[in-house]
Amino acid sequence: MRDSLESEIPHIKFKDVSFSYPGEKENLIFQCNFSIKKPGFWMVVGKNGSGKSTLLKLINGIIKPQNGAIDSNANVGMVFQNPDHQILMPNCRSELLININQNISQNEINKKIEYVLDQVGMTGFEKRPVHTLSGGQKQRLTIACALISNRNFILLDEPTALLDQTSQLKVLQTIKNLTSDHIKPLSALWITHRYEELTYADAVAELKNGFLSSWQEPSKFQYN
Ligand SMILES: Nc1ncnc2c1ncn2[C@@H]1O[C@H](COP(=O)(O)OP(=O)(O)OP(=O)(O)O)[C@@H](O)[C@H]1O
Repeated sequence: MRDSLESEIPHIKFKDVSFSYPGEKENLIFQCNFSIKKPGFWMVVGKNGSGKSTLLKLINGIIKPQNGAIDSNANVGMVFQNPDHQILMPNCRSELLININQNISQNEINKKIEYVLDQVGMTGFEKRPVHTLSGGQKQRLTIACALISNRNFILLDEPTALLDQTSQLKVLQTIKNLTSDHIKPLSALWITHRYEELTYADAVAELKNGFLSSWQEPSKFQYN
C-alpha cells in the first residue's frame, strides 16, 4: 500500500522566481531562491500579506512566475485553513472516494480508505457524517484526502488557524508522524503564524520582502 502512495522522492526548486499580481508595480515574490530536496516537515512564517499563500500557489501551479523557474516533480496536495471550504461530501467515505483519482478495484479502494484513515488517526471513522466531526477531525480528513489522491507533497496554509489547542496539537502530530515515517516519509510545507508550532518543524524559513530566508533548525530560528 505504501508503495502505491508514492514512488519517488519529491523535490521543489525555486530559481530567481519573481511574481507580481496583475496591476501591481512591485514584485510580491522577488528573485526568490530555495529548494526542498527531501521529505520532512518544512515550515514558513511571515507577516500578514508577505506572500505566503502566493508562494503556495506558485508551488502548486495555480499561478505562474513572471521571471525565474520553478522545478518540481512533486505531486502536491493542498490543505486549506478552513476544512469547510474544502470538504464537499456528507461523510468521510464519500469525501475520500471523490479524491481517489485511480481506476482501482473495490477491494483496493476499501484498503486505501482504511490505510489513510489510520494514517491520520481516524480509524473507524469511515461512515461518520462530516457534520459530526470536530474541527481537528475535519482538518485530518482533508489530509487523508490528500494522501488518498496519491499526493507525496502536502501544502498546508495555516491549517490550525481555526482550531482549538487540542485539535491544533493533533493535526501537528499527524503531520509530524507522516513526515517522520521511517519507510515512506511525506513532504509537508506548512504556513504558520503561530510561533509555538515551529518546534514541530524539521526546518523553518521566513518569507520577507519577497524572499525566503535560508532553512534553519527551529531551535536556531529567529523571527524578525
Ligand atoms: N488574486 C490577487 N490579486 C491581487 N492581489 C492579490 C491576490 N491575491 C493576493 N493578493 C495580495 O497579495 C498580497 C499577499 O497575499 P498573500 O495571501 O499571499 O499573503 P499572506 O502572507 O498569505 O497573508 P496572510 O498572512 O494575511 O494570510 C496581499 O497584499 C494580497 O492582497
